[in-house]
Amino acid sequence: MPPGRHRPFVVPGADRPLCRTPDRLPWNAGMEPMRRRDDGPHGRPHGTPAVVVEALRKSYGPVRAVDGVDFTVGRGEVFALLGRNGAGKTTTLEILEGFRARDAGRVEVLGLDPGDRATARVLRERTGLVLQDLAVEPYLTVRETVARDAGYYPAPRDVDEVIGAVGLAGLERRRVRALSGGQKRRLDLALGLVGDPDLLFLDEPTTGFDPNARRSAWRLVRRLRDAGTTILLTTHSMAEAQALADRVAVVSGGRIVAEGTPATLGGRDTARARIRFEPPPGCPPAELPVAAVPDADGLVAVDCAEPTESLHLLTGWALRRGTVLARLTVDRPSLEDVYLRLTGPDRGVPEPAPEGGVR
Ligand SMILES: Nc1ncnc2c1ncn2[C@@H]1O[C@H](COP(=O)(O)OP(=O)(O)OP(=O)(O)O)[C@@H](O)[C@H]1O
Repeated sequence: MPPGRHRPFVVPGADRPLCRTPDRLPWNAGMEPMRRRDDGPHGRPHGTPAVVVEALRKSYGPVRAVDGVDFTVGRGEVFALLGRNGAGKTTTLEILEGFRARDAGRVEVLGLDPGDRATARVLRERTGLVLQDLAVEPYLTVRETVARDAGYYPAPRDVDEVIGAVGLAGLERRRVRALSGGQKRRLDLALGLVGDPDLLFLDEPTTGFDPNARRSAWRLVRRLRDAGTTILLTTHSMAEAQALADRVAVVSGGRIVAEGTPATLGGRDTARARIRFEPPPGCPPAELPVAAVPDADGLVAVDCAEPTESLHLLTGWALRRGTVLARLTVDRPSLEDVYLRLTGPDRGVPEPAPEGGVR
C-alpha cells in the first residue's frame, strides 16, 4: 500500500447507496447514461479535463524515465498509455497519483496538483488506483481487505457489490495469501473501485487474468466509463487497448511518439489493405485477375488502397472457374503492427540524463 493511504479503520454502512452524486448513474446499472446537450462522449460534461500533463520530466540518476511528456485526458474518457517495458508509463502514472515527485513540467489531476500536499487527501479520496504491486495484508480475508479500504473513503461503494463485480463472490472469507495470482489481481481491482472514484488509474490491470476474467474486467471498465468514471490505464495488451480505450498514446524512451484513437493511430485507417488467399491448385499468380505476389505459408498477397474492386475481380474470377479462394483474408495494419513499428527494437531505451541529472 502506498504511503499515506492508511487511515483509521471504519466499516462503511452496509446499506450505503451505490450512487453518491446526483449527476452519476449507478456504476452497475447496465444502462446507457442520460445525456445532456453539453455532455462529453460518454455522458460526462465537457469542461476542464480530468488530467493535464505538460512537458513532464523525471530522471532517476542518469536514467531519463520521462522526458517531456504531454497529454490530456477528458472527463469520462478511457485513455491508455502503451509502451515497452521501461518506457516510462508507471513513472508517469505515479507522478499523477502523487506518489512520485516530478523534476519539471505541469500536471493537473481533477483540477489539482498531485504534488501539492495540501490537497493530497482530497485527491486520494477522488481517485482509485490499481497498481502493479499493491501490498495487501495476507492474513486478512477478501471481505476484510475491501471493507478496510472502503473505510478510507468518504462515500465508498457497497463492499459486497464490489466483490461481486470483480468476480470474487464466494471467496469473501478466503485469506488473501490463499488467493491465486489472478484472484489477487481481481482483489486489486476491487480496491481501486471501492472508493467510487471520479478518476481510476489502472496500471496493467488484467495481467494474470484468464481470458474469461479479462473479458469480464473489460465489461466492468466499460460500465464504469458509461457511468462517467475517467480511466487512465497502461497495458501491454493491444487487444485490451483496442477494446477499452477511446484514445491511446504510445510512450517510447520517456516520450510520446504517437497519439490517437485505436482505429487511427499511426495512420491505420488510411494504410493500404492487404488481401491474402491461397491460389487454386496449379494456378500461377500470373493467371490471377489482379497483381499478386507470393506471401508466407503458400499464400499470395494483393496490396491495394481500397480492396472492394480487387475483391470483386478475384471472387468473380473464382466463381466463374468454379473454385474458391481458400484462406481469404483482408487486413489493414493491426494496432499491434502499428505499435511494433513505433516502438521497434532501436527505440524505448531511456537515455542517460546530462551530468548532474536529478533524482
Ligand atoms: N525507483 C526507480 N529508481 C531508478 N530507476 C527507476 C525507478 N523506477 C523506474 N526506473 C527506471 O525508469 C525507467 C522507466 O520505468 P517505468 O517503470 O516508468 O517504465 P514502464 O513503462 O512502466 O515499464 P513496465 O511496462 O515494465 O512497467 C526504466 O528504465 C526503469 O528502470
